[in-house]
Amino acid sequence: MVVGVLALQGSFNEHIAALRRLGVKGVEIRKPEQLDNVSSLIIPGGESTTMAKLAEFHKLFPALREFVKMGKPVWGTCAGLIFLADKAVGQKLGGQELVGGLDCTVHRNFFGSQIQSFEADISVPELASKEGGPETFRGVFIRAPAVLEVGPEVEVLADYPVPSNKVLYSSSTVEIQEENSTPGEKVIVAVKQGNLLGTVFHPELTADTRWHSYFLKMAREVGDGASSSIVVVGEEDPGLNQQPKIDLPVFQ
Ligand SMILES: NC(=O)CC[C@H](N)C(=O)O
Repeated sequence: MVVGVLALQGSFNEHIAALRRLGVKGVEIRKPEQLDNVSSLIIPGGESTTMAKLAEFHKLFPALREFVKMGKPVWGTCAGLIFLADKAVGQKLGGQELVGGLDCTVHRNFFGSQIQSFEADISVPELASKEGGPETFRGVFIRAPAVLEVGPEVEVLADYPVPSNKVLYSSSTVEIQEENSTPGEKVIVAVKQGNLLGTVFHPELTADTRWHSYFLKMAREVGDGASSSIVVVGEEDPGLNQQPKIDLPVFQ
């Protein structure tokens, strides 16, 4: 068995490359039946509405929901996190289908449009305590969502100060209001609930593989016969993922 990476759209190649740097094989998932061959899944960033349309076209939603329900580890990055959320606000007219399972509300484009994308060092105490290394992680925020509210089962792994003049969420209504944020206010940018992991930023676009190894540990803990569920590259069926993958532009 191997780690599946949903490969409908977005940064799936970069995730596969990051897994490869850790000696683990990532397998592209495009069809429901392919989920039977993996025991954990990464849903990459990209554009969640487009990804949802493609997932619907390929009839993936029931299989993805079942995968989550079975307690198999799933990590959503950015659009992938939106997919996993129980509720999303700031969606395009008509909304979009979600996989759900992660008890939280996300705002789809909380940090603004493409040109408002940014990088910032975020404090990651839980990651550093499990994976070592610096107390901060270089967050690449691309049209990034934010987690606005979480349920009681959700562990907050990282948060980030709300930039001033940002769109804030009013929890009393389900409306979005334009207002100045209170200084010191923060939004959540990384969460864990059981075997579900979510990050609003893109660890696969950095050279720091700690989030990937953190997720692999979650996958190993769940996997029956642990080590057999994660295949080290080189020991794998040569038929899978033959095409050469270019190693991404990595930001140090
Ligand atoms: N980089 C990303 O995945 C951006 C996600 C985007 N905000 C969306 O709605 O899908």
